[in-house]
Amino acid sequence: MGTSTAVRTAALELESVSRRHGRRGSGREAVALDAVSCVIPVGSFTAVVGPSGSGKSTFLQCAAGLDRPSSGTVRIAGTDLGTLSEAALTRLRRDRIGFVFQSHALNLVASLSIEENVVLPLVLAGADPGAADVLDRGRLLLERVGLSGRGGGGPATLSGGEQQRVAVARALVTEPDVLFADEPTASLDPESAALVLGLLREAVRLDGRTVVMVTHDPVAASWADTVMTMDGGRLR
Ligand SMILES: Nc1ncnc2c1ncn2[C@@H]1O[C@H](COP(=O)(O)OP(=O)(O)OP(=O)(O)O)[C@@H](O)[C@H]1O
Repeated sequence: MGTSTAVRTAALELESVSRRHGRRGSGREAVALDAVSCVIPVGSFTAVVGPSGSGKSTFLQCAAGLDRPSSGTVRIAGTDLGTLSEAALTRLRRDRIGFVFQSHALNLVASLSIEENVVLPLVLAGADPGAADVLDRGRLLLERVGLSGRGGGGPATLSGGEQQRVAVARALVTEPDVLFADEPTASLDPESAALVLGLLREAVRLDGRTVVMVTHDPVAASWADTVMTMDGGRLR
């Protein structure tokens, strides 16, 4: 196909993606996302900014396969999400996408150790949690986020900023095609926020990962290579 080069170098592509909410026949429809198209290259760090209600969360939900668009196409590393069954979409989210959410309290499983949280996506994909390569991967990532030796404790033994760093480690453990972050620093003080943003940037620079981050915060957005602004459901 003529688009093969674009597909190979794009981590994420949206083609005229719309998401409408509202009851059919009621005549009242909210257009949360209005024919949005974009190509996000492999190895880039993109911030999605815009006023409240502009469609940032809807963009992220549709792009990450957490919500199905009303129309249009979303591709992750060339795979059209619209062609996938619910089960296949769940597998794609687990194996090829990383997530960091806004609230550190929601990111980690309180009943698991920090180390177990980091390798959870691998275990959910069928890896043996006691296997040497799984344990090594968990340890390496904890070292990467500056938390060596802390893996045995529970998330409650960490500060909010440290918990978000563990969430970044977990989001990276599967070496995802795209790491999506939804206001990852909203609940953090500026120093902790800078550490988390530095880790995201490092994942792009050192490992060639692709990061798409929604944020209200211009300081957080300034860490990205590209800033996309949403307004009224459209990309400006
Ligand atoms: N389930 C829904 N039903 C109806 N309208 C919705 C629904 N979800 C979102 N919307 C509307 O779609 C628009 C975009 O919402 P969205 O949450 O994507 O914006 P946002 O930019 O992320 O806002 P914020 O920064 O406040 O989180 C808003 O007008 C919102 O009210």
